[in-house]
This record gives sequence, structure tokens and C-alpha cells, in this order.
Amino acid sequence: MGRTKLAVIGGSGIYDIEGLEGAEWVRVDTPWGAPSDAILTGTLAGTDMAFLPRHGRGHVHSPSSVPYRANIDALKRLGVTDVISVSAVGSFREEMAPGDFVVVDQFIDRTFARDKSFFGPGCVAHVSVAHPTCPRLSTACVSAARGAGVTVHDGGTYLAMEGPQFSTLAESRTYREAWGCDVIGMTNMPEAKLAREAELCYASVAMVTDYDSWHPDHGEVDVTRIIATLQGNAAHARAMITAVAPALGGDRAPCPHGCDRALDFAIITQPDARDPAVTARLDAVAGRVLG
Ligand SMILES: CSC[C@H]1O[C@H](OP(=O)(O)O)[C@H](O)[C@@H]1O
Ligand SMILES: Nc1ncnc2[nH]cnc12
Repeated sequence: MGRTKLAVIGGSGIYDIEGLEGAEWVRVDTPWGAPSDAILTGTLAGTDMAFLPRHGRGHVHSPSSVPYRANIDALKRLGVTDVISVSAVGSFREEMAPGDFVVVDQFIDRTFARDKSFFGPGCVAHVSVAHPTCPRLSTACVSAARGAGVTVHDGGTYLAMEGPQFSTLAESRTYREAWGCDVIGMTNMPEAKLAREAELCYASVAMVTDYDSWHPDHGEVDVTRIIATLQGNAAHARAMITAVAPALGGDRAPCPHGCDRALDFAIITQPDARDPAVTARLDAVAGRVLG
């Protein structure tokens, strides 16, 4: 049995986590460049932890400039097994109100200006993202957040937009009415796809901050209000993380959903046709199957 190492990627308004024993910010180099920031490591209730602020401390990265590949590679390089993404989102559902958490289980990826794969010419792979989040980790997040007194919606579809501008009214209505999306944000893609390629269990905890622009009784979305709502929510996010770490436990059985074996049948480039320079870059992400 392996050891659990749980990472939290903190979104807007979450640039640090408190209470880690032996806390230390470590810099990690990757073949994909520098991650968004140094990574805070330590232990929480006996579980090894890592924390990475997605936009960097001080919020220096826009959703399009977040180095998603470097972030996931760096976590994998540190031995992370499970990743919880914490993000701010707009809601398309009356009942998913500001302050609620939605543990997302589906995405529609509308981003277009980001590197979306570790693989490419010289080593091609196709993983399945039919079920892009890990049910085991997501269930642990739902229980931990409910235990912390949060209103939690178990499942939902997240529309990932490029940004950085918020949506037009026509877009907001289309995503809600025609496409059946539940929440909208700018950062969970390609993060979730890359986590799958790196064989990491990934769960997305979306914290509702606004009703985007569709709701007739709420004004247009703005960043000041989003941050104010997030600050009201920070204690809930902290309580969820504090509860989820011991619930996962230090000993880790293989993922029953196969997240940690996603590359078993994914690499299609024949061994003798693989570019050694390309496979060298994949040492952390795909070392298990590339040898
Ligand atoms: C601060 S408003 C828009 C910004 O907030 C969300 O960030 P994150 O997903 O990292 O919490 C949204 O996706 C935008 O990047
Ligand atoms: N309405 C919204 N659209 C996109 N990203 C968001 N993050 C928080 N609220 C958002």
C-alpha cells in the first residue's frame, strides 16, 4: 500500500493554508517551466500535504497564464497522489447560491489559449476524461464540507471559459439554458485533463461567489463582490481541508476508479518511434509506464 500525499490548489482569494506541521515553501523546477509559485509542504493530522496557490501569491497569473503543466508536474514530482482544486465560480442555478460549494463532476472545456497536454509529437497519448474527477476523492470532499456545516451540491457541470473578461449575457444564458451547465469558472481546464494524464486523483470544489450575468435580480458580476464572498467562505474551505486530510488517511489503496492507472493503455507511439528528448520530459508524469 502506498502513502497518500494530498495537494490543494488554491484559487482566487486562497494563497496560503494554515495549520501545516513542519510547513516549508519549496521551489520545484519542471521541464515545463516554473509553477505558479513555490509549494507549501507539511503534514496535517498525519497526512502529507502540499499547497499551491494557482495564481501565485499576490495573484500574479491570469487564468490564461497559469502554468498548468508545470503546476501538475511539480505536484507529481513531489509525490502527490490526490489533488483538490478549490475555485471561485459563478452559478447558473438559483439553488446553487453564493456561499454554497459544488463538488463538480463534469466539465465543458471552452478554453483555447492554453497548453492542454503533456504529450505531443514524439510521444502521443490519449487518456479518457469521460469521468474527469475522482469519485473517491470527491466523496471525501462532500463529506468533509458537509461536516463543516457548508451547503454542498454533490455533482455539477463546470463551464471552463478562457476569460479574463466575464461572459456576455447571451453567453451566460446559452451556457445555462441550452447547455445545462451549473457553474462557470476560468481555471479547471486544462488542470483536470493534465491531472488525469499525470495519473493523479482530482476533485474540484467550486465555491459559488455570484450568479454570473443571467439572474434578473442580481447585478453584473464584479471582482470586488467575488472576493468579499470568498473571504466570507475562507473559513469553510479551511474547515473542509482540515477534515478531508485525516479522512483520506495516510495509507492509500489503489484508486478504485483507475485514476492512478490512466496511462496503462494510453500511449500510442511505438517504443522505438518515441523521441528520447520528449520522453525525458515525461519522467515525472509518465515514468511509471515509460520506465
Ligand atoms: C477573481 S474572479 C475570476 C477568477 O476567479 C476564479 O479563479 P479560480 O478558479 O482560480 O478560483 C475564476 O476562474 C477566475 O480566474
Ligand atoms: N461568473 C464567473 N465567471 C467566470 N469565472 C468566475 N469566477 C467567479 N465567478 C465567475
